[in-house]
Amino acid sequence: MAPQGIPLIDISPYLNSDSSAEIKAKVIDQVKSACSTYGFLQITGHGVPADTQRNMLDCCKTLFDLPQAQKDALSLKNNQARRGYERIGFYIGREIPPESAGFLRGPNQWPDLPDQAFHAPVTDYYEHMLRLTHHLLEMLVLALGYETENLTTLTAEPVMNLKLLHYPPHSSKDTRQFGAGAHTDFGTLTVLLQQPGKHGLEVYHAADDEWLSVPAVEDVFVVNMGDLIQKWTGGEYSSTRHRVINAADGDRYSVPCFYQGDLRATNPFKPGEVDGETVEMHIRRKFDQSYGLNGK
Ligand SMILES: O=C(O)CCC(=O)C(=O)O
Ligand SMILES: [Fe+2]
Repeated sequence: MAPQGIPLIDISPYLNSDSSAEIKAKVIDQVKSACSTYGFLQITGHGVPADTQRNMLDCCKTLFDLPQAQKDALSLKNNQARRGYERIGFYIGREIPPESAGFLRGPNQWPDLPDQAFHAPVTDYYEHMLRLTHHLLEMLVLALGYETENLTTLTAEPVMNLKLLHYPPHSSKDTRQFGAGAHTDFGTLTVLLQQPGKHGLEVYHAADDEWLSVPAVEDVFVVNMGDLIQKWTGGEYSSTRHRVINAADGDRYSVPCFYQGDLRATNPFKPGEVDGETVEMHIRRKFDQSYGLNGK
């Protein structure tokens, strides 16, 4: 049977407080099925304004257009919380003052640009991602029969990072033009914004031994499960391999948002488990295995 492609789900009936429990349950069921079968879904009706999305992508161009020396000066190597520039992208997380910094927590490195050209739109986008990821997590927890209260610790002071990505044009000698090699995302959940029309993302569907293309469509976010949620759900939700083949003409910008969650949290799908591996332990283990290789 030919693969049908990654399901496209309108989540607005879930977000709408006037919706009946029945209508919400239908959306939750669709989400559950996509996460089990593919580990990926595409969403519309997510409530993130079109302007917020466009401005975020404009910020990518603004940032990567800066002179190389200016970007190098913002290297994430200078930053304890791994925020800032490296060859494959630019990381921005929750702004935490230096005196409260810790593992993956601390100040960002902001480029020297007017507030409206970068900091303000990125912060706006970040806040929208926080709301959206929390709604998605609710659906994922409800879908497996748990209460949303289980998310209280995970969502308290979540680690969540935006990675601004720039794939240069094919004419460039830079090897990044070829995209991103096959990988799984190691955190909890990823919400991906792609520049409309700049296709290239492919998802491996083991059942058919096939790579499914996921188009880059305006106002559609791609959501995927990370290794942590796969582990937490005993594989019920799968963290699926994906890759990017930069098929687009010219530059391609995209912004994955990696939600890890509060570092102190344990498995929200196993509320009774008190001494399980925390989010921090999981991330440290993944870093030890792959630090510097895929840079996440
Ligand atoms: O650029 C994309 O569309 C996806 C990037 C990705 O999968 C990642 O950075 O983990
Ligand atoms: Fe990824």
